[in-house]
Amino acid sequence: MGPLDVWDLSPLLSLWMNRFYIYMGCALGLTLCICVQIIKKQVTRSQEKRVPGAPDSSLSPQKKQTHVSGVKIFYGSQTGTAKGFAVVLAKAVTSLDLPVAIINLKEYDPDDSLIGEITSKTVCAFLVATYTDGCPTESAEWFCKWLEESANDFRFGKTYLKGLRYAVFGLGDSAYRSHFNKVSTNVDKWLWMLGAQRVLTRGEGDCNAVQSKHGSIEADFTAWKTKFISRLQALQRGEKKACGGNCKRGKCESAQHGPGEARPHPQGELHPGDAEEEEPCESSSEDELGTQDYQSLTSVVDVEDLGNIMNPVKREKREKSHQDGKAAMQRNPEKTEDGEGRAMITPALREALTKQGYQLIGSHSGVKLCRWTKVFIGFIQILFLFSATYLFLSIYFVCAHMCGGQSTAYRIWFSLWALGTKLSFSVTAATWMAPVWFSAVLLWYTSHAVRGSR
Ligand SMILES: Cc1cc2nc3c(=O)[nH]c(=O)nc-3n(C[C@H](O)[C@H](O)[C@H](O)COP(=O)(O)O)c2cc1C
Repeated sequence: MGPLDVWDLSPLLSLWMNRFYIYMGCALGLTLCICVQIIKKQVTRSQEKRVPGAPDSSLSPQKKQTHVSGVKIFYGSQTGTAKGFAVVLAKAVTSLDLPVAIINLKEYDPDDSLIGEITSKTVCAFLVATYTDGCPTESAEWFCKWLEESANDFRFGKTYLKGLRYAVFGLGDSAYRSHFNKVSTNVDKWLWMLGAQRVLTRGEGDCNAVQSKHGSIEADFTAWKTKFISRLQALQRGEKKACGGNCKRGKCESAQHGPGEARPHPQGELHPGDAEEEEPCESSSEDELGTQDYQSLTSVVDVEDLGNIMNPVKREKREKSHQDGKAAMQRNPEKTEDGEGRAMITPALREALTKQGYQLIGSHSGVKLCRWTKVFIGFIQILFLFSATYLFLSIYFVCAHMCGGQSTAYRIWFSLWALGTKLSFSVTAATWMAPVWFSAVLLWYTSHAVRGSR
């Protein structure tokens, strides 16, 4: 009696006989699964672009006139003040019958989502605190890093965030003099540099009650909040400019202002107290630079002029990296004095990137694998595990056979080995379905390429 006689393999045999139908079914199932996934993703993405609960603009002609679909309040807080302000602001916004979302900057990926705020007609409010040396809170670190890099990266261009409406309120302490409210100043500046539209002049909250414009940081915030709400109402009515649209080169020429009043500089160089002097003024880099300057910035550049344009940029970058180097030297003298290159990934950035799901490679690069690639790698790993097991089984079987072993263990191993052989044949046969697999993979890849190309 042969070892195979012990086992009833008829169900497996019938499976083998009908293998082509099985392959066909599997391939069809997989293709359908991928299609459903793609459709689901598209639907979710289009829903994400709308603020939750926002009216569907396609429903009626009246709703098509929606100027503000909702408000997103982003906060970067360490001890909770900014978060508390976000809740208060959200309550005030709700009274305007507008959907509102409060978002911790820690949980927000600007790379994926910020551009979506433009199409969704959202107004974004940023409430950000400043900490030691003018640094952002840990939760806002990645957001600020991304914003700074994008604003200074010529590939993003001056219109990357064109149409994004935003307002910034900063939390700080004027006792920190030169670093007072630095984060809010920078966030305001970087958003502006990327072409976003400032709907209200930046507000500054000062913990230093003596210096605070309204007597306390809470009062500073309340004053800014009142302006923000009335600006929102105006935006809801479809009013584009609060100051009659005469803003040019950072100076508002409307009748409300006398000449010589302090204005927000495009670079955001406001001095403590300046911000609150402003009337709400909608502006973007395009507005403030003036059409001609703006066109010269964005239009096609003669290759010969490119050097002239890039030289100051390069010089600025060199100076910046020189300053950064100096700062690093102060922070970590042993390292730089040794002549060792400054690490491009700081510990904080490393942590932020790891949290974002990046795998860091070496000192200055990282990758983020998409879910499907991870699934694919997992699949390959399982396949490898099976192959290795099968190989060991084969070795064992050959050895046992050579030793003439006919024990129960031998018979079990033999059956497993025989099953493995059948399976491996099945896998080979499955490749006959290559065209179907290929189209499924192509479908998957195209959907990813579309997602990636924005
Ligand atoms: C250790 C420490 C450092 C700070 N550094 C600055 C600073 O450099 N510039 C500034 O404007 N405010 C600074 N502040 C003030 C905070 O920004 C202010 O307290 C703010 O309200 C904190 O907001 P939060 O509670 O949302 O974190 C600092 C506060 C602390 C406790």
